Amino acid sequence: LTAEMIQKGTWRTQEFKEYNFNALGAIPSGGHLHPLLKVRTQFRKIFTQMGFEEMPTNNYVESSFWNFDALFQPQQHPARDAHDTFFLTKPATTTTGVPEEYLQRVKDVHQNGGYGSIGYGYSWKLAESQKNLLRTHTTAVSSRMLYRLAQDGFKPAKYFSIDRVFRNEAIDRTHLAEFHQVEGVICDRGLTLGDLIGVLHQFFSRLGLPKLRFKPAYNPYTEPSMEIFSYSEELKKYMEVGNSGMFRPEMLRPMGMPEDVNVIAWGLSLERPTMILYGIDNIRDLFGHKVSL
Ligand SMILES: COC[C@@H]1[C@H](c2ccc(C#Cc3ccccc3)cc2)[C@@H]2CN(C(=O)Nc3ccc(OC4CC4)cc3)C[C@@H](O)[C@@H](O)CN12
Repeated sequence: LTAEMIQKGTWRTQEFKEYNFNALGAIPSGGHLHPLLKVRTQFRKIFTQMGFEEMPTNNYVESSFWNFDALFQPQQHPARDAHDTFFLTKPATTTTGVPEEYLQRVKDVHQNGGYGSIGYGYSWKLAESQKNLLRTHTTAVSSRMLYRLAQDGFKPAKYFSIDRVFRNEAIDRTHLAEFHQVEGVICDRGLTLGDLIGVLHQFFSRLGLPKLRFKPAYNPYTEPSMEIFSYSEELKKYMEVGNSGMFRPEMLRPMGMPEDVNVIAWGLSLERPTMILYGIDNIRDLFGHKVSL
């Protein structure tokens, strides 16, 4: 029986079988949790079990100050160019609401150094730090949290974040202009590189990656920095699983963090582990315009 039959009245001359009221309807296919969200839950469980508190990452828009300047990333650094970063046009700038004396210490450490650093020797511009952007890393949230910790009177803290970050970069099969960054941060007196290596072993072995190797690396905001590699049994080779380091004094001291307090941190993405754990080889099957979270 079709709508056309009813409209044209042709149903009058048709033969129909008895309606079977006991027939069962088609079973609707149930929904599925998105793989990224399932792996995010896995990471949340690991961090929570390790005593970490989740940071508030619900602001995709960030000021250049917290995304770069507070992290001692110089204003002429290539990562700050529009070809790497999405800057907003409306509103293009924000008055960051950062206390004047902190702004002055950041300006001073960029220009003249301090705390054992010679600085960058350029003329730091307030206007540059006030440009709005889509955060390029959740380390921008870590810097806000560490500033608040230093100002409220330091106490040991363990924070984590898992949220979207945006890079104005060429996209390909495994890279999009945005991805989810996973970051862990530990702040305490007298932390060393050994503590960082130890906590990375703890974290990655809970991901099923007990064999780690480290390679010296560079980040503007951490010294020393290490790339993290783990041996993959199925790929029979070491693969890069993240980056890490100790936040520099040029970042922590202007915040008001006590001399003997160190901060160790590490980062990885959510997409890469998800693609490996779920055997997805094209990131667009996972995340992007075709698939919405
Ligand atoms: C621009 O893209 C950067 C992204 C992303 C990344 C890299 C570094 C950080 C960082 C940091 C950081 C450093 C110091 C202090 C604070 C944060 C965050 C994300 C991944 C980091 N990577 C990455 O996630 N790889 C990875 C992680 C886990 C994993 O587990 C599976 C269960 C088996 C497998 C793979 C490494 C590469 O994928 C790399 O090519 C891509 N990287």
